[in-house]
Amino acid sequence: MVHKFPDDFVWGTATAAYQIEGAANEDGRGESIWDRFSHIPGNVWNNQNGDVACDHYHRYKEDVQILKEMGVKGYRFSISWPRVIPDGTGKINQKGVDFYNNLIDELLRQGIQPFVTLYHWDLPQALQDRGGWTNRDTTDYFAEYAQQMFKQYGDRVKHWITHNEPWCTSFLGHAIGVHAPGLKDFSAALLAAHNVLLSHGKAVEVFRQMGLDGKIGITLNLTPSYPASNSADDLQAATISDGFSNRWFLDPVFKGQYPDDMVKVFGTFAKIPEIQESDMKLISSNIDFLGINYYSRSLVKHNPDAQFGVETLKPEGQYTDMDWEVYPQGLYDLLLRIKKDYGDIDLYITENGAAFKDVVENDQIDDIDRLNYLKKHFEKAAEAIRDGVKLKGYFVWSLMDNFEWAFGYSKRFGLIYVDYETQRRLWKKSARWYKDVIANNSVD
Ligand SMILES: OC[C@@H]1[C@@H](O)[C@H](O)[C@@H](O)c2[nH]c(CCc3ccccc3)c[n+]21
Repeated sequence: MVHKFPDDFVWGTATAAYQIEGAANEDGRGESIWDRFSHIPGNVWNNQNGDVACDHYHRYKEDVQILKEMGVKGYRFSISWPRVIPDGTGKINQKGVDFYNNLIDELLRQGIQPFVTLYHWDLPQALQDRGGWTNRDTTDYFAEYAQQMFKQYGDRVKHWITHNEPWCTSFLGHAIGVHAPGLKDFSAALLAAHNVLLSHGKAVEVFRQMGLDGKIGITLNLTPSYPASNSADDLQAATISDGFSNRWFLDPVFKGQYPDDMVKVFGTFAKIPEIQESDMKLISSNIDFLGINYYSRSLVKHNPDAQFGVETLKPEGQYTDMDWEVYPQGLYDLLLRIKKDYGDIDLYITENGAAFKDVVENDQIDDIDRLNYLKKHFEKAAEAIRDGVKLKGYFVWSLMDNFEWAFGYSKRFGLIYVDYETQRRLWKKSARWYKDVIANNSVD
C-alpha cells in the first residue's frame, strides 16, 4: 500500500553541533561541558571525544551538497553556544558566528530550510563553573544567547527550537550521570529541569518581543508507556512511567503546571524546586510547534522493589544496536495522544532513526534493518496524518554517523556512513532509499 504525504511535508535530517563539528579548539570556540566530560577517562566508550568528530566545521559545504543530492526540504542542526559566546555570556566570537552564517547561507542557496536548535547539550563550561542549569542565572544567560542568535540569523532562520530534550539535559546529566555534567543528584535534576524549562520560556518571550516572523518551539523526547497487563498495579506503573518520561515536561509547557501525581512521587525522595510566581506562565508561553523525538516505547509492570515501583520489560521482538525495541506503533499512538491530551498544535518528528551495525563491502553498505525501521515508522506517521494529526515534517536521526555521546563512535545512526580514518562520507542503502521517498513524497 502506498502512503502519500502532504505536498508541503518537510522531509529532513537532523544533527547536533558537538556530535559532528569537531574543531573543538579552533577559531575562538570556548569549552563546553561535553568537552570537559568526554576528556575525563571512563565517561565515554574507549575514552573517545568530539575534538574532531565528523570535521563538519571544515566540511560543511560537502555535507550540504549531500543534503542537496538527497533532496531534503529541511535540515535540523544545533548551534554550539560556546562557539558563538565562548564564556556563555558577554563577548561574541565573530568567527563562530560566521560559521553559522556560512552554513545557513549555503543551505538557503540549495533551497533547504534551516531548523535551528539553540541548545543540544553543550553548555559553555564557564557557566557550569557557576552552577550550570542548577543556577537560575543560567536562564538569563540562555535568553541573552537566544536574543543574539535571533538577531544574527532571524532574517533567514524561520524555525527555532529552544531546547533539545530537557529530560536528557536534566536526568541523564544530573540524576543518572551518564551525560555531562555527570551529576547523580535527583533534586539537582529537578532543579535543572525547571531552569531549562524557564530558560525556554524566557527565549520564547524574547522571540515574541523582537517581532520576528518565524516559528518557535521545543523538542521533547517522548516515550509512550504501555502496561504489561490490565491489572490496577500495572496500569499505575504505566501512568508513573508516562509521568516521568513525558508529562513532567509536557504539562508545564502546555498546561503551565507540573503533574500532581509526579510531584507526590518525586517529593517522597527529592526536593521539588522553588517555583516563583511568573515561572509557570513563562514556561507555558504559547509556542508554534512541538518537536518530538521518538525512538521506542516502554513496556512496564508494577514491581515494589523497582524505582517508582516500575519495572521496564524487554518483550520479544527486534532490537536496535542501542538495545531499543523496534516499535513503530508507538509513534502512531504517541502522535494521537499528544493531539488528544495537549491540543492540535503543529508537530514535527525532530528525530527518529536507528543504530544498527554497518558492514562496508566495496564501498556499499546494505543497511536493510535501518531502511525497514524507517519505512515502518514513516508508514505510522502517514496513518497519524490520515487520522487528523498536524504532522508537518520528519527529520531522520541522523544525516551521518557521529559522536553518540557516552557510546562515542561505536553506534552508527547515519543515513551516510562516515569513515573516521579518512572522513570519507559513503551513502548507505537507506540514504538512497530516503532520496526516493522524498522525491515521491510517499512510502510504498
Ligand atoms: O541516541 C540517538 C540520539 C542522539 O544522538 C541525539 O543527540 C539525541 O537528541 C537523542 N535523543 C534520543 C532519545 C532519548 C535518549 C537519549 C540518549 C540516551 C537514551 C535515550 C536519541 N537520540
